[in-house]
Parts: sequence; structure tokens; C-alpha cells
Amino acid sequence: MNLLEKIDSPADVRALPYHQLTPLAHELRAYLLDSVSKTGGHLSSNLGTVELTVALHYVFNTPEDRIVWDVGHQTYSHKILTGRRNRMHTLRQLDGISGFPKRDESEYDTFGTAHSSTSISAALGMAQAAKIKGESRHAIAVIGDGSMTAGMAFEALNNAGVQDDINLLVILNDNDMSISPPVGALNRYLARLMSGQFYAAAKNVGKSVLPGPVLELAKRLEEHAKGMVVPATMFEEFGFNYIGPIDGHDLDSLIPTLQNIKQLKGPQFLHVVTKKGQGYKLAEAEPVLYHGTGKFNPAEGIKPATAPAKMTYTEVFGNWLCDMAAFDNKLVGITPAMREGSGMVRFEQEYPDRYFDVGIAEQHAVTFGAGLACEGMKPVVAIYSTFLQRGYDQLVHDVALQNLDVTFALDRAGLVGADGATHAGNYDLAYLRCIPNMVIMAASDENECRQMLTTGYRYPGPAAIRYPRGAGIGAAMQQELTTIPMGKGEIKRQGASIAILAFGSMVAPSVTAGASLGATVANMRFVKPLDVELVKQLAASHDYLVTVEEGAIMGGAGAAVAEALAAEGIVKPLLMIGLPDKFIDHGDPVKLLSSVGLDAAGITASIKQRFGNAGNAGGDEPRLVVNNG
Ligand SMILES: Cc1ncc(C[n+]2csc(CCOP(=O)(O)OP(=O)(O)O)c2C)c(N)n1
Ligand SMILES: CC(=O)[C@@H](O)[C@H](O)COP(=O)(O)O
Ligand SMILES: [Mg+2]
Repeated sequence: MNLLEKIDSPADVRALPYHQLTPLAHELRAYLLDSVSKTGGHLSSNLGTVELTVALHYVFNTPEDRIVWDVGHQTYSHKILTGRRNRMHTLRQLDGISGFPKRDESEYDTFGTAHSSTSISAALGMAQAAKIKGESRHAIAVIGDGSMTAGMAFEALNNAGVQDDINLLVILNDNDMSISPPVGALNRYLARLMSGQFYAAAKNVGKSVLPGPVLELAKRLEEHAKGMVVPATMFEEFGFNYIGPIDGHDLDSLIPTLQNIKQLKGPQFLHVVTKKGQGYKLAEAEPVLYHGTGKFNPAEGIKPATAPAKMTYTEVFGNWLCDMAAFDNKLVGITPAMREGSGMVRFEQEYPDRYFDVGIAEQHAVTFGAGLACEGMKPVVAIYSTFLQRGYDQLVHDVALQNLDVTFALDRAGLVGADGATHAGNYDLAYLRCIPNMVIMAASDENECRQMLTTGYRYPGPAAIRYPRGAGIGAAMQQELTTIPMGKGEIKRQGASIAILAFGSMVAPSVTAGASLGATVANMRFVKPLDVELVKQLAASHDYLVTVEEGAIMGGAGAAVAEALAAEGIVKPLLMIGLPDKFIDHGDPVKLLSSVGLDAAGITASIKQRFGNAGNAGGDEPRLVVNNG
């Protein structure tokens, strides 16, 4: 490890003699594998970008020259080379380094990423700023083939391609993988470019349409071109100077090519071909399995997971989807490139004709579902809460406004842990609740999640069911596809003085807190339509009301209760417990929930702090203060 230990910044990389760059890359890959196997994290994408990272920091004057990484999950080598090698053991842990680039973590992290396909837009902004300020820096966007499938990437290409005098380089890291195998026409196009068919086709076209002397010239060019690259139409049509495809693991290709490109003006597009998992055979063979890993022994590889004691909500969804598909042939399942994460592997196997992975294209996923619903199909859009933010206008404008029958299965609702603030599903209750026609449910356990999915699916309009990342509470599962009464909550425990109105994942800790306080606990189930009668009943029979949700307090479920009380003219002390108005960084999800008071102890403490000991069994006689104003 003697070379890597000398690297505290990219300047140290640039000071190395050229012949030491390949050994450095080898050491970097070994360090990466060792470190991630101990902490967990994104592995196969990082293994695939070792050489590209070394070459970029060697050729460009970082951080003056800006690198924007897309999705940003492949930046561990970048972090190691930019002074964070000794912090890699804290990766994605509370107060540790992020798994994605973060501006407040390092000057070399020029743009915070993690949601895909933002890099070209951001790099273009940086390039334009440099031009306006008369600065000669380069702006480089490194974007994967999966991330290239998002519309935002093409919005940026379209805009950049007509700005001829900027220093912008887009590097397409083409490993022919998303998380799952990539989908769509772009992947086929890139495969053609890589396979050389394009080159061969160009050669044949030359022979068939060129007259004598010009054909002779073409033949000479062809000989010359064999060692070069064949311009690809699409990226050139967007106004970029296209170079590639070149081997993204060969420093002897990467470095001179980047050095040449550095001398060019105007938008440049370099197509590099890499292998996801490069250099670690097990990851090369199974890049999906090694996309996001837990801790494992690299000598043995990731062991098949032993059946967990409790089912995950993702598994509940995946099983429900297959069960409902068997029952209803109008069901179609849609995922924006998250087949594994959303639990749809079995559904694809069993219902391939009704399974649609649309690529990293959340906007399209939602409106594609709307189109299906117009024709009487029953689309289920399986989408992480955070990624639905990408398809928000499509949900409002294309689904809710037309009151179309689309079901949204919102996984990763609430805090997600290691991925941190960019992936937290904290806002869906707030951003959905204000949309007319929406039904919004929050599952309190695995069985209720199944029932809510059925309820939402059978509801003839737009419905969202939110559930957290990870395992449930171990609830017994009913196999029947049963529904729950629309808009109705339920009392989980009867107490006095204090009533806790809990939503979704907060029901279980609220029941524990309620027991210690002698409080009543309601599982509200629906954020919309809210069970207003239950709210009124609890207000009439208790002195104090508390709402608890794993979502932003602002505009969330508690706000719905407050609005209902106000609408009914009921004045009652109300404490709203939920996620505060700040971004919550990465860390262990249990510790994160505790840090914001969203566990039983925290809920109890907040209630005691606000209402004193009113909650002790018995407590004051219930008083109803009605605003007769
Ligand atoms: C908007 C958005 N949707 C989905 C994801 C989840 N996601 C993370 S990485 C990834 C695949 C990215 O593929 P690619 O860009 O080719 O990078 P690779 O992993 O192949 O290096 C996806 C879908 C995301 N980060 N952002
Ligand atoms: C980088 C990215 O966005 C995905 O890989 C994400 O990290 C998946 O999250 P889960 O691990 O919760 O499925
Ligand atoms: Mg890829």
C-alpha cells in the first residue's frame, strides 16, 4: 500500500511518474474492496471507476477543474484520492463520510449528487459561470449509462449542445448496467456503438453510395479510421464532439484522450466502456448483487441471506403484487429502474408481460401509468418516496387531476439510514396531502401494509401507500386480499387524558410510549381522507392530543389533524411529533430515529416535556375546551 499512502490530494497523483499510475490504481482497487467489505456500501460501481477516477484527477487540475459525479455512488475512489482515505471506515455512518459527494464534506465534491442525471445540468452551469467570469476551468460531468436514461440528462444535452464556447466535458461511463440490467433504446444504441456495428455500417454505406475517386478516399479514411473512433450520430446531433468508445480501464487510452480533449473548446462527449465490478471476479459476475452491499468477507463473497426473522415491507409488497396479479389480469407493475429495491424480481419472472422497468425515468413512469389507467388497466407504480419527487407534477397533472386509477407503492418512506438526506422519504405526506383526489395510507405493520395495498388498488382513483425501508414488526400475515374501511382509523389502546394519534411506522413506538403514559393510542391509518370523526371523538374525551409521524411535521399528518380541529372549531392542546425542518444526514436508522425523538423513549419524553405528568394513569378529568367564538 506504499503508493496510496502517499496520496493526500490529487496534486500527489499528478506528481507521480506516469508509470506509477497503474500500480496506484491496483492499490486503490484493493483498498476500496477491503474498505467497503468492512463498512458496506456501493461496491460494483466503484470498482468500475477506479482508472477513470485516477485519470481524471491526473489530467485535470481538481478542484479548480470541476468534476460532477452522477449518480455519485461511484465516488469512493474520488474520496480516497482527495484526502479522505483515512475516513473511509466511517462511510455512511453517523457523523461519518457520506456515500455520495457532498459540498460541505470536501472542496473536491463540487456538487451534491445521489439522485441521478443531474450532473450535465450542474456541470453546464459551472461551465457557463466560468465563461461569464472569464475563468478557464473545465467542468466535467461523469454520468453512467443508466443515468443517461433520465429525461433531465437530455434536457441538459440539448441546452449544452448549442453553447459552442464553453469548457464542458460529458463522460459517459458505459458499463451496460444500471442497478439491474439496463433497459430501453438508448442501451441498444450504446451497444451498437460498442459492438462496432455502427463502424461497420458506416463502412458499408461508404462503399455503396460513393463514386470511384471519393470511394478511394473513403477507403484511405477507413484504414485511418480503424484505429480511431467512429462518430456516433446521437451525441453529435446534440452538438457535442463525440469521442469513443474507449476502454475505461486502460490508463494508456484514458490519459492521452483526456489530455487531447482538454485542449478542445466547446461541448465534448467522451464515451468510455467499463465493467461494473471490475477487478473483483465475484462482483464482475454479479454486479447487481454487489451494487449495494452489507459487510462481507471478500475471500468468500456475499453469502445468501438467511431468512430474516421479520419480513421486510419490500417483500410484503412483492408478494402482494404477485398475489394481486394472479387475481386481476388488469394489474401492471411499473418500476423506474428499481426492480430489486422495490421487490419486483419475482413479479417480472411470473408476469413478464405486465412488468415494466422504464429506466431511471420517474416522470415517465408516472405518466406511463396514467396512460395505462386511461385504457382500463390497473397500474401499480412502485417507487421510492424520495424518487417520486421526480414525478410530482406528473402525479398532480396527469394522475390526480384526471382522477385516474393509479396505485403508488411508496417504499423507503421516512428515514432510510445509510443513504442519508438525499434518499430520505420524508416529504411524501406533505407533498401528496394537498393534492385533491389522493388517498394516502401509512402502514403500521406488514399485514396492514398488505391490506392497504389492496385497499388502495381497489380504490377507483389515485392512491398512495407508504411504508418504511427494512423489516416490519413481525406481524402475523393474512394471505387473503382484504381491505380496510376507507378513511377509518382504529384505537390500539385505551387510556386517559392524553390521546396519541399515530401514523404508519410510528404506531408501534407510540403504543409503547402510550403504555408508559397511560395514554390512548390510535392508529390513524389514513392521512387522507383523515378519520375526522375519530379526531373529534378523541378530542372530546381527552385533555391533550399528540400526533406522531415519520415524516416532515410541516404539512404532514399532524398538520392534517390540526386543520381538522380548526375546521371543527375545536381548541385542544396539540403536540405534533415528527421530522424537524432540517435535513437528516446518513447513519444507522435506529440511531437516527432516536436522534429526532421518533422512538418510544423520545415520544414519551416529548409528551412529558410538553404536558408534564398529565399522562399518568387517571390524570385530570378530561376537559373539552370548545372555542365558541
Ligand atoms: C432519480 C433516481 N432514480 C433512481 C436512483 C437509484 N439508482 C441509484 S444508482 C442507479 C443505477 C445507475 O446506473 P448507472 O448510471 O449506469 O451507474 P452504474 O451503477 O452503472 O455505475 C439507480 C437506478 C437514483 N439514485 N436516482
Ligand atoms: C445509489 C442509489 O440511489 C441506490 O443504489 C440506493 O442507494 C438504493 O437504496 P436502497 O439500498 O434503500 O435500495
Ligand atoms: Mg451503468
